[in-house]
Amino acid sequence: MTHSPPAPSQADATVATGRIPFRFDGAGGCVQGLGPARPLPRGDAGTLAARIAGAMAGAGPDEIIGGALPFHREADDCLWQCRARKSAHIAVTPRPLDLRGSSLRPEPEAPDYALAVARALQIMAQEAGADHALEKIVLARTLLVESAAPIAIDALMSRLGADSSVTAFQVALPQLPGADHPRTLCGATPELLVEKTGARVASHPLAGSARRSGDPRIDRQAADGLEHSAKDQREHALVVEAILDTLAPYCRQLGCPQGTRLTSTSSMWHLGTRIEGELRDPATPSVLLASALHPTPAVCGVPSHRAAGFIKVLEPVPRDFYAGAVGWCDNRGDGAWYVAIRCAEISGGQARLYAGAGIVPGSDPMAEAAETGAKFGALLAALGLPADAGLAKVARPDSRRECKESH
Ligand SMILES: C=C(O[C@H]1C=CC=C(C(=O)O)[C@@H]1O)C(=O)O
Repeated sequence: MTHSPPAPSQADATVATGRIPFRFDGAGGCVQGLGPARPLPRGDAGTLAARIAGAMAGAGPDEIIGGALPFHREADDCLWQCRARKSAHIAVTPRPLDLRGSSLRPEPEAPDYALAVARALQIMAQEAGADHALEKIVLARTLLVESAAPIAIDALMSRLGADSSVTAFQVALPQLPGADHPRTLCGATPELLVEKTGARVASHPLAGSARRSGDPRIDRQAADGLEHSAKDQREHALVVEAILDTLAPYCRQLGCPQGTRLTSTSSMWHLGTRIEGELRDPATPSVLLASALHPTPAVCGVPSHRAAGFIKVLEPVPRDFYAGAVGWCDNRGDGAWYVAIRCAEISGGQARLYAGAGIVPGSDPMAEAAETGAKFGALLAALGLPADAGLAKVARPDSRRECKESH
């Protein structure tokens, strides 16, 4: 089940007129790239610092760099340079979008995902106590939605932005060879990878999840259960430790003033820890801090390089930009980068939704399949599909069905 990322097409070197190169809209404000945008030369994480230095040296005063870093550090990123508009959060009325009637296919099926989780747990058990033993891995699955009509990105963004606890984002991606439609990564991420303003740096990692309920009593039970779950607290602590270890050399001061707390989106509870620090060098570009941190154990695992290797083997669908980082960086190095989760890659009438779950000893494979099903909810609802369509597949693993339910 090994695979390599798709090759970019030469024809796609610039964002076609009329496309938004990148846009991030959350409670903290809205940043939108204004096309036409210049693409940064594409490359992997090892060449990023040199490419960023070159781009910043040639930048106009009001230009910023924005876009997406892929999940695998050896894959090519997708960054654009252009003028941008920064504003307060833009509250827009959600526009209609209704994809009922489209087909929906889990890849892999939930039971196959659960088998991959069981395999990961077996590896952890065999290696326990050894040097570089696998302690945590985040495994993902996808849902492929196919509709006859192209998916309207602006309508989708208006719906994703309705949840004030997330940052709605879109990034124009390179078109795949032979593809008829442009590709866009769209999502509603609740997770801040790193934000840098002057010397101040912050991160807000999330790990440990429970599905929310419309019934307040069940919702409270889910939150309490998560807060007191030793497995979820362990899963979460590994992320916080990794981020503190990575940021420490960059900082003269660093800490978690509020400790670990429950946090929520409209569909999920999470454990979250806000990390705050003061940089030694306030000119450090935010995109390089994001690259240094990425991938955290919230999307990859511990040890990181081993987890990334197992992800290539255990997941049948390449992650590409899912679980990478999306964000922007201005000419002072200030900017914000988010973990690219609760997202989908959209091309024409096709949307590939991704969701992952952190696996540690003690994880239950079918519960993790259900957790990923719940994490599809925000994107499914924004697409005008039943929010629980990903969960139905956990209980009823038939390969393909029509989504005609009302909701
Ligand atoms: C990898 C995802 O979520 C991460 C972020 C929050 C909670 C997570 C968890 O509990 O497993 C994941 O680490 C995803 O949504 O695809």
